[in-house]
Amino acid sequence: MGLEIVNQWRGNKIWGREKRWIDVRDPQDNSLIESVPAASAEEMHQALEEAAAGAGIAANMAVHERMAILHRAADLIQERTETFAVTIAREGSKTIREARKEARRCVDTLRLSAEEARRINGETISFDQSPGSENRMGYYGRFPVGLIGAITPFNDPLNLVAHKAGPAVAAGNAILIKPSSLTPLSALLLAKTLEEAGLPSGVCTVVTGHGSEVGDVLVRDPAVRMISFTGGVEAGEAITRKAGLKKLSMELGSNSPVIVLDDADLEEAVASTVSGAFWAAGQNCLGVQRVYVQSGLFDAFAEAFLRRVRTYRIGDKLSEETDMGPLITEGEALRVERWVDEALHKGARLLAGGKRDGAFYAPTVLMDVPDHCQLAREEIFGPVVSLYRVKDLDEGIREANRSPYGLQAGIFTRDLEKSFRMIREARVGGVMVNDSSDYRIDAMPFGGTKMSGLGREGVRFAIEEMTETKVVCFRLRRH
Ligand SMILES: NC(=O)c1ccc[n+]([C@@H]2O[C@H](COP(=O)([O-])OP(=O)(O)OC[C@H]3O[C@@H](n4cnc5c(N)ncnc54)[C@H](O)[C@@H]3O)[C@@H](O)[C@H]2O)c1
Ligand SMILES: O=C[C@H](O)CS(=O)(=O)O
Repeated sequence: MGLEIVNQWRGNKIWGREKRWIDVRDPQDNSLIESVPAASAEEMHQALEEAAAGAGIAANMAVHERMAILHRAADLIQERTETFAVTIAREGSKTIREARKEARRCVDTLRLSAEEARRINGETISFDQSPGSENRMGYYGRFPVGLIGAITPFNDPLNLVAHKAGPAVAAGNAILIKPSSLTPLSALLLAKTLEEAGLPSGVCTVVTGHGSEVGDVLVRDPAVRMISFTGGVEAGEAITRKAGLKKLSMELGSNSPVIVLDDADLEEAVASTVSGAFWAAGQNCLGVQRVYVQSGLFDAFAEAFLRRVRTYRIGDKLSEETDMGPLITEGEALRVERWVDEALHKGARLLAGGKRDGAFYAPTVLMDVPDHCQLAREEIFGPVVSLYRVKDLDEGIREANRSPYGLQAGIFTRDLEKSFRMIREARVGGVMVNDSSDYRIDAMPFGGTKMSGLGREGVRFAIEEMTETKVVCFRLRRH
């Protein structure tokens, strides 16, 4: 896919002046894929004006029209899975196999959005609950908020955009999307496909540009009634401060924990935590970053874990053989290297990896990571996992909760009572029992506590956030 997507695409308003462009480069060799407009603040204002008009169009679309467009777009993406997968893989860090899975999930997300469009209902209300109100009846319903501003991250450049565009369209909203300037092509392709599926111009607009510049305009504009942000905590907090009185959906970071108890299925726990740690080179908000293994199983777990990590093939993202690609930039790989070096300098032990080659960073396993280093406190967002030995579930839960984040957690055990203790006591948005923290389906409620965010995505739950409740009461005339 070349420049043609940028030049030929009119319907969804690709905004940008002739001379300002953002080069989209393949992180594994820094080759130029194509350039997209770097919209100015003024161009974002223009786009917002048109998108505000699109909100009126969207609100008047019948449910069956929204459903048909979403299903048609899902059909088109399904037919073009390889095109979408190659786009995801080339502009981002995913291997082609990981990218195909994301493209297939995007199809599911759009189909779920189509189905949920018919379920945006309310309830009748018995107003005659007090004397004098016998002649009243009514109901409440859910109505579109209007224009939604969406800002999305680099790591799932297609499906996380679909998790905003799909529910927004299903609920009768217009949406203006500012994708990551590192991976904007998948968002452009998605919006183009929605237009090809029949979505009227102005209902889904993509504006490419730098977050701190055009994102600011988007966040502050009073015509935007909701900000749906997915990204890091720092940007999320900045947006929250600037947004003013708007609905906010914040899907932020985490440093997800998994607890493995003595009675766990060892092979299952190892396979799941290795995959959860190194999927997308660890650039996954749900990625397994901390594994707390009960002491009776620790040595066997660590040995099996390292044996599996050593089988990982790092290399060309587009090769079917590759298990893990690069980080999104060499700068990110250098940051990960610095964090690992800090931990080692402060007493951590290196069990595997710890080597960087350009934007590639080997799958890395540490233990004895001290509390007073960034790797222990922050979100690494890279292929680094820390193993910890714990005495029992009490210590595991205590340590898992000792984080400013709370997105999802995992626990491996055969003991139902211990599973329910984890479910009750883990301060997260989701607990995966006998699965790692990174398990997600697109229909489930998704979001975090503490610094991991506000609100929930997952199609039906995003629609709840993207609609307002309106109550109607009829005062019946006496005859
Ligand atoms: N919870 C989730 O669902 C989820 C999913 C994916 C990624 N993430 C998080 O996203 C982060 C990685 O993605 P990233 O590096 O693209 O995040 P990021 O915060 O650097 O950027 C995310 C988006 O925000 C924009 N942006 C940055 N600063 C902004 C500002 N001041 N105002 C407006 N927009 C701004 C960027 O241009 C980009 O489009 C990680 O922290 C990861 O955990 C969370
Ligand atoms: O990076 C965070 C994503 O939301 C996780 S998933 O790809 O949606 O499972």
